[in-house]
Amino acid sequence: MSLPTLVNITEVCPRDGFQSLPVNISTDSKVEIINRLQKCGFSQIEVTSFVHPKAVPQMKDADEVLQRVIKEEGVVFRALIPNVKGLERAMKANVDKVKLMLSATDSHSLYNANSKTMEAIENFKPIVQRAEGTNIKVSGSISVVFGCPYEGEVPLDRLLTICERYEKLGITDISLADTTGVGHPVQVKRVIRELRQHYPDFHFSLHLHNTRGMAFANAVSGLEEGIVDFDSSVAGLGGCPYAPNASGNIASEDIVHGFEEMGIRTNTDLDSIIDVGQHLAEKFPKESNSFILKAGKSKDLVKAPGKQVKIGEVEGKH
Ligand SMILES: CC(C)(COP(=O)([O-])OP(=O)([O-])OC[C@H]1O[C@@H](n2cnc3c(N)ncnc32)[C@H](O)[C@@H]1OP(=O)([O-])[O-])[C@@H](O)C(=O)NCCC(=O)NCCSC(=O)C[C@@](C)(O)CC(=O)[O-]
Repeated sequence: MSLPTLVNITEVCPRDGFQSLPVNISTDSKVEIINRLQKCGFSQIEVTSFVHPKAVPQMKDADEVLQRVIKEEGVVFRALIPNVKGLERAMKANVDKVKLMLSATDSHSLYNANSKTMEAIENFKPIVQRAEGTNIKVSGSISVVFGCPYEGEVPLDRLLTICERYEKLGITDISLADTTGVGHPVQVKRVIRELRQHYPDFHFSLHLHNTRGMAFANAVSGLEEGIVDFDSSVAGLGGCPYAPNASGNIASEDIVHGFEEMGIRTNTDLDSIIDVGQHLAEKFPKESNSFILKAGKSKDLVKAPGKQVKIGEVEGKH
Protein backbone atom coordinates (compact mmCIF):
# COMPACT_ATOMS: atom_id res chain seq x y z
CA MET A 1 0.00 0.00 0.00
CA SER A 2 1.57 3.28 -1.08
CA LEU A 3 0.32 6.37 0.72
CA PRO A 4 1.02 10.05 -0.02
CA THR A 5 3.42 11.90 2.26
CA LEU A 6 1.51 15.20 2.11
CA VAL A 7 -2.24 15.94 1.91
CA ASN A 8 -4.34 19.12 1.93
CA ILE A 9 -6.96 19.73 4.55
CA THR A 10 -9.75 22.24 3.87
CA GLU A 11 -11.34 23.58 7.04
CA VAL A 12 -15.13 23.78 6.64
CA CYS A 13 -16.35 24.67 10.14
CA PRO A 14 -17.27 28.28 9.31
CA ARG A 15 -19.74 26.95 6.72
CA ASP A 16 -20.71 23.34 7.43
CA GLY A 17 -20.10 23.60 11.18
CA PHE A 18 -21.96 26.83 11.78
CA GLN A 19 -24.84 26.24 9.33
CA SER A 20 -26.21 23.43 11.49
CA LEU A 21 -25.92 24.93 14.98
CA PRO A 22 -29.28 24.96 16.79
CA VAL A 23 -28.30 28.11 18.68
CA ASN A 24 -27.31 31.43 17.16
CA ILE A 25 -23.64 32.16 16.63
CA SER A 26 -22.84 35.84 16.45
CA THR A 27 -21.13 37.54 13.52
CA ASP A 28 -18.33 38.56 15.92
CA SER A 29 -17.69 34.93 16.85
CA LYS A 30 -17.65 33.81 13.21
CA VAL A 31 -15.12 36.51 12.33
CA GLU A 32 -12.95 35.59 15.34
CA ILE A 33 -13.00 31.87 14.50
CA ILE A 34 -12.13 32.41 10.82
CA ASN A 35 -9.26 34.70 11.83
CA ARG A 36 -7.98 32.06 14.28
CA LEU A 37 -8.38 29.20 11.77
CA GLN A 38 -6.20 31.07 9.27
CA LYS A 39 -3.38 30.90 11.83
CA CYS A 40 -3.66 27.08 12.01
CA GLY A 41 -2.01 26.61 8.65
CA PHE A 42 -5.00 25.52 6.57
CA SER A 43 -4.33 26.39 2.96
CA GLN A 44 -8.05 26.57 2.21
CA ILE A 45 -11.04 27.48 4.40
CA GLU A 46 -14.70 27.16 3.42
CA VAL A 47 -15.62 30.46 4.99
CA THR A 48 -19.37 30.57 4.39
CA SER A 49 -22.19 29.89 1.96
CA PHE A 50 -24.14 32.42 -0.06
CA VAL A 51 -27.56 30.80 0.03
CA HIS A 52 -31.08 32.00 0.71
CA PRO A 53 -31.13 33.33 4.29
CA LYS A 54 -34.43 31.59 4.96
CA ALA A 55 -33.01 28.25 3.79
CA VAL A 56 -30.07 28.47 6.22
CA PRO A 57 -30.56 31.32 8.72
CA GLN A 58 -27.09 30.81 10.29
CA MET A 59 -25.52 31.98 7.00
CA LYS A 60 -27.58 35.17 6.71
CA ASP A 61 -24.65 37.37 7.73
CA ALA A 62 -22.25 35.81 5.18
CA ASP A 63 -21.59 39.12 3.41
CA GLU A 64 -20.79 40.96 6.66
CA VAL A 65 -18.58 38.14 7.96
CA LEU A 66 -16.45 38.32 4.82
CA GLN A 67 -16.24 42.10 5.01
CA ARG A 68 -14.87 41.92 8.54
CA VAL A 69 -12.48 38.97 8.38
CA ILE A 70 -8.79 39.85 8.09
CA LYS A 71 -7.62 37.68 5.21
CA GLU A 72 -4.13 36.21 5.55
CA GLU A 73 -1.96 35.93 2.46
CA GLY A 74 -1.84 32.48 0.94
CA VAL A 75 -5.12 31.22 2.40
CA VAL A 76 -7.76 30.35 -0.19
CA PHE A 77 -11.28 31.36 0.81
CA ARG A 78 -13.92 29.04 -0.63
CA ALA A 79 -17.69 29.55 -0.38
CA LEU A 80 -20.58 27.23 -1.16
CA ILE A 81 -23.11 28.62 -3.65
CA PRO A 82 -26.31 27.28 -5.25
CA ASN A 83 -26.88 29.77 -8.09
CA VAL A 84 -25.81 32.96 -9.92
CA LYS A 85 -27.06 35.14 -7.09
CA GLY A 86 -24.72 33.22 -4.77
CA LEU A 87 -21.85 33.76 -7.22
CA GLU A 88 -22.50 37.51 -7.42
CA ARG A 89 -22.42 37.74 -3.62
CA ALA A 90 -19.25 35.62 -3.48
CA MET A 91 -17.53 37.84 -6.05
CA LYS A 92 -18.48 40.97 -4.16
CA ALA A 93 -17.04 39.41 -1.00
CA ASN A 94 -13.75 38.65 -2.80
CA VAL A 95 -13.72 34.92 -2.19
CA ASP A 96 -11.16 33.01 -4.25
CA LYS A 97 -13.21 29.97 -5.11
CA VAL A 98 -16.81 28.79 -5.10
CA LYS A 99 -18.10 25.27 -4.61
CA LEU A 100 -21.32 24.48 -6.44
CA MET A 101 -23.98 22.79 -4.32
CA LEU A 102 -25.40 19.64 -5.93
CA SER A 103 -27.03 16.47 -4.65
CA ALA A 104 -26.74 13.08 -6.33
CA THR A 105 -30.42 12.27 -5.79
CA ASP A 106 -33.51 14.22 -6.80
CA SER A 107 -35.08 13.81 -3.35
CA HIS A 108 -32.18 15.37 -1.46
CA SER A 109 -31.79 17.99 -4.19
CA LEU A 110 -35.44 19.04 -3.90
CA TYR A 111 -35.11 19.52 -0.15
CA ASN A 112 -31.74 21.25 -0.36
CA ALA A 113 -32.00 23.31 -3.54
CA ASN A 114 -35.67 23.26 -4.49
CA SER A 115 -34.85 21.62 -7.82
CA LYS A 116 -34.00 18.16 -9.14
CA THR A 117 -30.36 17.21 -9.70
CA MET A 118 -30.26 17.67 -13.48
CA GLU A 119 -32.18 20.98 -13.29
CA ALA A 120 -29.75 22.19 -10.66
CA ILE A 121 -26.73 21.29 -12.79
CA GLU A 122 -28.35 22.94 -15.82
CA ASN A 123 -28.56 26.11 -13.74
CA PHE A 124 -24.78 26.00 -13.27
CA LYS A 125 -24.24 27.06 -16.90
CA PRO A 126 -24.80 30.79 -16.25
CA ILE A 127 -22.56 30.54 -13.18
CA VAL A 128 -19.70 29.19 -15.28
CA GLN A 129 -20.31 31.85 -17.95
CA ARG A 130 -20.40 34.64 -15.37
CA ALA A 131 -17.18 33.44 -13.72
CA GLU A 132 -15.29 33.15 -17.01
CA GLY A 133 -12.55 35.71 -17.37
CA THR A 134 -12.68 36.65 -13.68
CA ASN A 135 -10.30 35.53 -10.92
CA ILE A 136 -12.83 33.35 -9.14
CA LYS A 137 -12.38 29.57 -9.47
CA VAL A 138 -15.38 27.27 -9.77
CA SER A 139 -15.41 23.80 -8.27
CA GLY A 140 -18.19 21.23 -7.96
CA SER A 141 -19.59 18.92 -5.33
CA ILE A 142 -21.82 15.89 -5.10
CA SER A 143 -23.72 15.29 -1.87
CA VAL A 144 -25.13 11.94 -0.69
CA VAL A 145 -22.63 10.07 -2.89
CA PHE A 146 -22.42 7.05 -0.59
CA GLY A 147 -26.10 6.91 0.36
CA CYS A 148 -29.13 9.19 0.45
CA PRO A 149 -31.37 9.52 3.52
CA TYR A 150 -34.42 9.50 1.20
CA GLU A 151 -33.44 7.12 -1.63
CA GLY A 152 -30.79 4.82 -0.13
CA GLU A 153 -27.85 3.61 -2.20
CA VAL A 154 -26.91 5.79 -5.17
CA PRO A 155 -26.23 3.82 -8.38
CA LEU A 156 -22.76 4.31 -9.84
CA ASP A 157 -24.30 5.21 -13.21
CA ARG A 158 -25.98 8.19 -11.60
CA LEU A 159 -22.63 9.46 -10.28
CA LEU A 160 -21.01 8.92 -13.69
CA THR A 161 -23.80 10.89 -15.41
CA ILE A 162 -23.29 13.77 -12.97
CA CYS A 163 -19.53 13.74 -13.65
CA GLU A 164 -20.25 13.78 -17.38
CA ARG A 165 -22.45 16.87 -16.91
CA TYR A 166 -19.76 18.54 -14.82
CA GLU A 167 -17.17 17.73 -17.51
CA LYS A 168 -19.34 19.41 -20.15
CA LEU A 169 -19.33 22.53 -17.99
CA GLY A 170 -15.53 22.33 -17.73
CA ILE A 171 -15.67 21.61 -13.98
CA THR A 172 -13.33 18.82 -12.96
CA ASP A 173 -12.55 19.67 -9.31
CA ILE A 174 -15.23 17.70 -7.44
CA SER A 175 -15.87 17.23 -3.73
CA LEU A 176 -17.50 13.86 -2.98
CA ALA A 177 -19.64 14.14 0.15
CA ASP A 178 -20.83 11.46 2.53
CA THR A 179 -23.61 13.68 3.84
CA THR A 180 -25.01 11.34 6.48
CA GLY A 181 -21.93 9.23 7.23
CA VAL A 182 -23.27 5.99 5.78
CA GLY A 183 -20.32 5.18 3.52
CA HIS A 184 -18.02 2.37 4.62
CA PRO A 185 -14.36 1.88 3.67
CA VAL A 186 -14.92 -0.89 1.10
CA GLN A 187 -17.63 1.13 -0.65
CA VAL A 188 -15.57 4.35 -0.56
CA LYS A 189 -12.67 2.50 -2.21
CA ARG A 190 -14.94 0.97 -4.85
CA VAL A 191 -16.74 4.21 -5.75
CA ILE A 192 -13.57 6.31 -5.91
CA ARG A 193 -11.77 3.68 -7.98
CA GLU A 194 -14.65 3.59 -10.50
CA LEU A 195 -14.95 7.37 -10.70
CA ARG A 196 -11.21 7.83 -11.16
CA GLN A 197 -11.09 5.12 -13.81
CA HIS A 198 -13.83 6.84 -15.82
CA TYR A 199 -12.60 10.38 -15.12
CA PRO A 200 -8.80 10.16 -14.70
CA ASP A 201 -8.37 13.90 -15.29
CA PHE A 202 -10.78 14.90 -12.51
CA HIS A 203 -9.50 16.06 -9.15
CA PHE A 204 -11.73 14.36 -6.56
CA SER A 205 -11.68 15.29 -2.88
CA LEU A 206 -13.53 13.81 0.10
CA HIS A 207 -15.96 15.52 2.46
CA LEU A 208 -16.74 13.03 5.22
CA HIS A 209 -19.26 13.15 8.04
CA ASN A 210 -18.55 11.01 11.09
CA THR A 211 -22.17 10.19 11.94
CA ARG A 212 -21.46 6.47 12.27
CA GLY A 213 -17.81 6.57 13.29
CA MET A 214 -16.53 5.51 9.86
CA ALA A 215 -15.08 8.80 8.63
CA PHE A 216 -11.40 8.23 9.44
CA ALA A 217 -11.48 4.69 8.03
CA ASN A 218 -13.14 6.15 4.92
CA ALA A 219 -10.43 8.82 4.69
CA VAL A 220 -7.77 6.09 4.73
CA SER A 221 -9.67 4.26 1.97
CA GLY A 222 -9.62 7.53 0.04
CA LEU A 223 -5.86 7.87 0.58
CA GLU A 224 -5.35 4.36 -0.75
CA GLU A 225 -7.25 5.34 -3.90
CA GLY A 226 -5.15 8.44 -4.48
CA ILE A 227 -7.24 11.15 -2.76
CA VAL A 228 -5.03 13.92 -1.37
CA ASP A 229 -7.64 16.57 -0.50
CA PHE A 230 -9.96 16.25 2.47
CA ASP A 231 -12.51 18.51 4.16
CA SER A 232 -12.84 18.53 7.93
CA SER A 233 -14.36 20.73 10.61
CA VAL A 234 -12.74 21.83 13.84
CA ALA A 235 -14.42 20.32 16.93
CA GLY A 236 -16.34 18.02 14.56
CA LEU A 237 -19.18 20.50 14.07
CA GLY A 238 -21.32 20.18 10.97
CA GLY A 239 -24.29 18.68 9.20
CA CYS A 240 -26.68 19.39 6.38
CA PRO A 241 -29.97 20.85 7.68
CA TYR A 242 -31.80 19.04 4.83
CA ALA A 243 -30.61 15.52 5.66
CA PRO A 244 -32.31 13.80 8.61
CA ASN A 245 -29.90 12.59 11.32
CA ALA A 246 -26.94 14.30 9.69
CA SER A 247 -24.21 15.21 12.14
CA GLY A 248 -20.69 16.55 12.28
CA ASN A 249 -17.89 16.37 9.79
CA ILE A 250 -14.79 14.46 10.74
CA ALA A 251 -13.04 16.73 13.26
CA SER A 252 -10.01 18.57 11.87
CA GLU A 253 -7.96 17.66 14.93
CA ASP A 254 -8.87 13.97 14.46
CA ILE A 255 -7.95 13.77 10.77
CA VAL A 256 -4.78 15.84 11.18
CA HIS A 257 -3.71 13.82 14.22
CA GLY A 258 -4.51 10.50 12.51
CA PHE A 259 -2.67 11.35 9.31
CA GLU A 260 0.34 12.74 11.15
CA GLU A 261 0.54 9.57 13.27
CA MET A 262 0.67 7.70 9.95
CA GLY A 263 3.56 9.88 8.78
CA ILE A 264 1.43 11.97 6.40
CA ARG A 265 2.03 15.69 6.66
CA THR A 266 -0.82 18.24 6.47
CA ASN A 267 1.21 21.44 6.90
CA THR A 268 -1.17 22.52 9.67
CA ASP A 269 -0.46 23.18 13.34
CA LEU A 270 -2.29 20.56 15.39
CA ASP A 271 -1.96 22.38 18.73
CA SER A 272 -3.49 25.56 17.29
CA ILE A 273 -6.35 23.51 15.81
CA ILE A 274 -6.92 21.88 19.21
CA ASP A 275 -7.04 25.33 20.86
CA VAL A 276 -9.78 26.50 18.48
CA GLY A 277 -11.55 23.15 18.91
CA GLN A 278 -11.53 23.48 22.72
CA HIS A 279 -12.96 26.96 22.45
CA LEU A 280 -15.81 25.73 20.22
CA ALA A 281 -16.43 22.60 22.29
CA GLU A 282 -16.89 24.79 25.37
CA LYS A 283 -19.33 27.00 23.48
CA PHE A 284 -21.22 24.15 21.78
CA PRO A 285 -20.68 21.05 23.93
CA LYS A 286 -23.66 19.13 22.54
CA GLU A 287 -22.67 19.63 18.92
CA SER A 288 -18.94 18.99 19.17
CA ASN A 289 -17.71 15.54 18.27
CA SER A 290 -13.98 15.07 18.49
CA PHE A 291 -11.86 12.18 19.78
CA ILE A 292 -8.70 14.21 20.23
CA LEU A 293 -10.44 16.89 22.29
CA LYS A 294 -11.65 14.14 24.65
CA ALA A 295 -8.64 11.83 24.72
CA GLY A 296 -5.67 14.05 23.82
CA LYS A 297 -2.95 13.27 21.32
CA SER A 298 -1.43 9.76 21.27
CA LYS A 299 2.00 11.31 21.90
CA ASP A 300 0.74 12.88 25.16
CA LEU A 301 -0.51 9.56 26.54
CA VAL A 302 2.71 8.75 28.41
CA LYS A 303 2.48 12.11 30.18
CA ALA A 304 -1.11 11.54 31.33
CA PRO A 305 -1.39 11.61 35.12
CA GLY A 306 -3.06 8.62 36.77
CA LYS A 307 -2.52 5.70 39.07
CA GLN A 308 -0.18 3.05 37.72
CA VAL A 309 -2.03 -0.25 37.77
CA LYS A 310 -0.10 -3.51 37.89
CA ILE A 311 -1.33 -6.58 36.02
CA GLY A 312 -3.68 -8.53 38.28
CA GLU A 313 -4.53 -5.50 40.46
CA VAL A 314 -7.83 -4.77 38.73
CA GLU A 315 -10.54 -7.07 40.01
CA GLY A 316 -11.94 -9.37 37.37
CA LYS A 317 -9.18 -8.57 34.85
CA HIS A 318 -6.70 -11.24 33.77
C1 LIG B 1 -31.11 27.19 -3.90
C2 LIG B 1 -32.17 28.10 -3.30
C3 LIG B 1 -31.72 29.53 -3.39
C4 LIG B 1 -33.43 27.91 -4.12
O1 LIG B 1 -34.51 28.54 -3.47
P1 LIG B 1 -35.73 29.11 -4.36
O2 LIG B 1 -36.73 29.63 -3.40
O3 LIG B 1 -36.13 28.06 -5.34
O4 LIG B 1 -34.97 30.30 -5.10
P2 LIG B 1 -35.49 31.26 -6.24
O5 LIG B 1 -34.43 31.30 -7.29
O6 LIG B 1 -36.89 30.93 -6.66
O7 LIG B 1 -35.52 32.69 -5.50
C5 LIG B 1 -36.39 32.97 -4.43
C6 LIG B 1 -35.86 34.12 -3.63
O8 LIG B 1 -34.60 33.74 -3.05
C7 LIG B 1 -33.61 34.69 -3.40
N1 LIG B 1 -32.33 33.99 -3.57
C8 LIG B 1 -32.07 33.03 -4.47
N2 LIG B 1 -30.80 32.65 -4.34
C9 LIG B 1 -30.24 33.37 -3.36
C10 LIG B 1 -28.96 33.42 -2.80
N3 LIG B 1 -27.97 32.64 -3.25
N4 LIG B 1 -28.72 34.27 -1.79
C11 LIG B 1 -29.72 35.08 -1.34
N5 LIG B 1 -30.98 35.07 -1.83
C12 LIG B 1 -31.23 34.22 -2.84
C13 LIG B 1 -34.10 35.30 -4.71
O9 LIG B 1 -33.51 36.56 -4.94
C14 LIG B 1 -35.57 35.37 -4.46
O10 LIG B 1 -35.83 36.50 -3.63
P3 LIG B 1 -37.20 37.33 -3.75
O11 LIG B 1 -37.24 37.80 -5.20
O12 LIG B 1 -38.28 36.34 -3.44
O13 LIG B 1 -37.03 38.41 -2.73
C15 LIG B 1 -32.44 27.72 -1.82
O14 LIG B 1 -33.05 26.45 -1.77
C16 LIG B 1 -31.18 27.69 -1.01
O15 LIG B 1 -30.61 28.72 -0.71
N6 LIG B 1 -30.71 26.49 -0.58
C17 LIG B 1 -29.52 26.34 0.18
C18 LIG B 1 -29.64 25.17 1.10
C19 LIG B 1 -28.39 24.95 1.86
O16 LIG B 1 -27.55 25.80 2.01
N7 LIG B 1 -28.25 23.73 2.38
C20 LIG B 1 -27.15 23.36 3.20
C21 LIG B 1 -25.85 23.28 2.48
S1 LIG B 1 -25.64 21.88 1.43
C22 LIG B 1 -24.89 20.76 2.40
O17 LIG B 1 -24.90 20.92 3.56
C23 LIG B 1 -24.18 19.62 1.74
C24 LIG B 1 -22.66 19.81 1.73
C25 LIG B 1 -22.23 20.82 0.68
O18 LIG B 1 -22.22 20.25 3.00
C26 LIG B 1 -21.94 18.50 1.43
C27 LIG B 1 -22.48 17.34 2.23
O19 LIG B 1 -22.06 17.11 3.36
O20 LIG B 1 -23.30 16.66 1.64
